[in-house]
Amino acid sequence: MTDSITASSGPLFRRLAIIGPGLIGSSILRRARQDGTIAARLVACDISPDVCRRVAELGLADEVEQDPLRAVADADCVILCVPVGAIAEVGAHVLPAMKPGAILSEVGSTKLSILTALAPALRPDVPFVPTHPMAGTEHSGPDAGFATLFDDRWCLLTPLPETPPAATDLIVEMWHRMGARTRVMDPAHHDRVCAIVSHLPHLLAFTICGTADDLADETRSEVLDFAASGFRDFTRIAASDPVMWRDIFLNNREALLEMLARFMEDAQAMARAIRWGDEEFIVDRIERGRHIRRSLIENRQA
Ligand SMILES: NC(=O)c1ccc[n+]([C@@H]2O[C@H](COP(=O)([O-])OP(=O)(O)OC[C@H]3O[C@@H](n4cnc5c(N)ncnc54)[C@H](O)[C@@H]3O)[C@@H](O)[C@H]2O)c1
Ligand SMILES: O=C(O)C(=O)C[C@]1(C(=O)O)C=C[C@@H](O)C=C1
Repeated sequence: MTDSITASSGPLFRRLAIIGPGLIGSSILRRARQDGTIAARLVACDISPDVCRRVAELGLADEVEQDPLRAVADADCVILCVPVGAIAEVGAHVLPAMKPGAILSEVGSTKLSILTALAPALRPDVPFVPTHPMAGTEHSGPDAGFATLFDDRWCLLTPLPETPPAATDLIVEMWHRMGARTRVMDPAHHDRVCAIVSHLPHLLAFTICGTADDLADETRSEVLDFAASGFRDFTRIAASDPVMWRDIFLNNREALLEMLARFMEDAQAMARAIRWGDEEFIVDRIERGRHIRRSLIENRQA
């Protein structure tokens, strides 16, 4: 399948429909528009009339539809780019309107709960290929997207055992044309990996900002005025969209709570080392952090 994709010079899809053209969906549209080999025709659909209007103003799609059933009707690929908590509902709504052989995909930040919720609505003649581009910013909405968002980033794919390999290959090829690297993995593994590398860091950022803010209130002091770059790095992450992160936390509950428990044990160990002046332990932990940062920079991931 991959060979035949490479050999053909035409676009991968005749009609690609993006449901939810916010940060991620509008970045897909922008890249597809720029690239020219991903889709011949781009369709965008959003529940919000303001978003639809803005997508039309920005010229991000050939057609902007508010009715999802019309948006997907003749599409050969539909990508759900809505918040995690809405993916299964929107998927179940549009699936009956999709044409046989078209591919359904999504970009949600969690996988297991979406699969469970969507499973009863899946159709054997509409392959389902869940994906998760490991790229983003703290901004949302159609103005926040950009065509290079996925360059050199990972996109994780969690196809079902029954997903035809040809459908997965097509979506893999689409992400390569988006500039991303791809990895296929099991959905449970995906959720554990993302709990530690993405969901827990966001939880910590939201929490530390709240703690600092409470302290400022309690002492009526200007702690936040003196925030230098260390704290500022946390505030960038903490500026992320509340609906998106509420949905992620609640949909990856088990894995996130497991990683949080491990983190709290490790933080306790650090507290103990500080209390007892265990220099070796403290230095060892800091060196591990430095090492991770350096290897990310070497691999051009930071
Ligand atoms: N932001 C990131 O860093 C990032 C990275 C990778 C994956 N994701 C995932 O991608 C998805 C979209 O995230 P985003 O950051 O682009 O969000 P966003 O808020 O920028 O865009 C989401 C869009 O979906 C629309 N929407 C909501 N409910 C809808 C519905 N029922 N029908 C149609 N449209 C609906 C909203 O109006 C909005 O325009 C989420 O599932 C998120 O977990 C986000
Ligand atoms: O860079 C950021 O601001 C992000 O939050 C992007 C980020 C991440 O945690 O890395 C956030 C959620 C997604 O599911 C994938 C990527």
